[in-house]
Amino acid sequence: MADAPAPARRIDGKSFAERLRERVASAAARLEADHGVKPGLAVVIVGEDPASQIYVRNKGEQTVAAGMRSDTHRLAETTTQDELLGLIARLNADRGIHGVLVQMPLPAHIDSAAVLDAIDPDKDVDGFHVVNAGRLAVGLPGLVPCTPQGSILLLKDALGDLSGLHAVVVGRSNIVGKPMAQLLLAENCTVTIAHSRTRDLAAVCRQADILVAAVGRPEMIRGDWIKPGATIIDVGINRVPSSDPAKAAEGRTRVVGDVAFKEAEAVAGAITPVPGGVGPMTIACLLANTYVAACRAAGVEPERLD
Ligand SMILES: NC(=O)C1=CN([C@@H]2O[C@H](COP(=O)(O)OP(=O)(O)OC[C@H]3O[C@@H](n4cnc5c(N)ncnc54)[C@H](OP(=O)(O)O)[C@@H]3O)[C@@H](O)[C@H]2O)C=CC1
Ligand SMILES: Nc1nc(=O)c2c([nH]1)NC[C@@H]1CN(c3ccc(C(=O)N[C@@H](CCC(=O)O)C(=O)O)cc3)C=[N+]21
Ligand SMILES: [Mg+2]
Repeated sequence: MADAPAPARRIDGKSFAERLRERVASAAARLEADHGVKPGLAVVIVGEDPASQIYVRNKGEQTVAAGMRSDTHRLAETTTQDELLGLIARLNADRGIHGVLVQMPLPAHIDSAAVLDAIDPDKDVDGFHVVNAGRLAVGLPGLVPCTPQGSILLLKDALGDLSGLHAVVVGRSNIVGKPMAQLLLAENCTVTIAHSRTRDLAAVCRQADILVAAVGRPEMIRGDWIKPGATIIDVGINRVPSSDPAKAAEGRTRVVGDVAFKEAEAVAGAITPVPGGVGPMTIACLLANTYVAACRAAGVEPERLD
């Protein structure tokens, strides 16, 4: 009888992100020592969403640990769009701030597109501004969205050259799916973008050498949707009730991805876990973008971080 294939290798985003943050920290220290510039990141959060509060706290702590300035602006849920635009204008004009991030989602009474449009594209460390989306699409240097950038770093570390591989991206949001597809294309992958209207999603996924799940539906992608040996990047961050019914009854939760991990692990060649996969890379790439933005503002060539 044939042996069952070995389980997939786990791609350790947490430790990769730690090493990337260390490289950012030493590059930032040299920028400050040689040019007197300390990179500064401003994070703006409107309202009290508990998950957002956790990410914002992690970002603030890791920014300071990388030797950068971190300013967090916590605004009330009732903040008006004009008040928020006023703060962005002040941050755009602040020479000590090189990166501005407005945590999404924003309350319903605020027009997110107008807010993103107001951020100086050269301080847009999320890479969400239309100018940065356009630069990415035409291959000009800009600021690249953090989650897709972190996912590419993990893929290149796992696979080396991505040329010619068939990548399937499930999800077409402006902040994850679309920029992920652009970056894979720039790495010479053959790219398929799938979404909620895709017919026979399982069959499309089965073609993937690289499968990127950015859907926001807990464990939607099953083991039998995966080509044996494929590399899986699970971007999903979904909070679900604890698997222990007693704890679930107390309202305890756990975080799962968009991929059914145990099933996928038995088929894939390599896979990112959730947590400990793409999430930590997002924050590390945010710090890298802040460093790059500070270098450009100072007219200094950024050091390579890879
Ligand atoms: N790890 C990290 O750092 C980050 C993680 N995330 C996580 O990534 C996930 C995706 O985020 P985001 O891109 O912002 O989400 P969005 O909700 O903006 O987009 C989800 C995409 O998935 C598609 N989709 C929804 N349901 C299905 C379905 N049944 N079959 C196929 N496609 C479907 C949607 O299609 P359509 O366009 O047709 O509606 C849409 O394109 C979330 O879990 C989020 O929490 C997000 C940012 C950072
Ligand atoms: N303007 C803006 N930019 C963002 O980049 C942005 C945003 N808004 N809104 C929310 C999403 C989500 N996001 C995450 C960042 C880090 C982790 C992360 O570090 N996750 C850890 C811990 C997960 C946990 O236990 O909660 C992990 O996956 O291991 C997750 C998710 C950034 N986002
Ligand atoms: Mg991002």
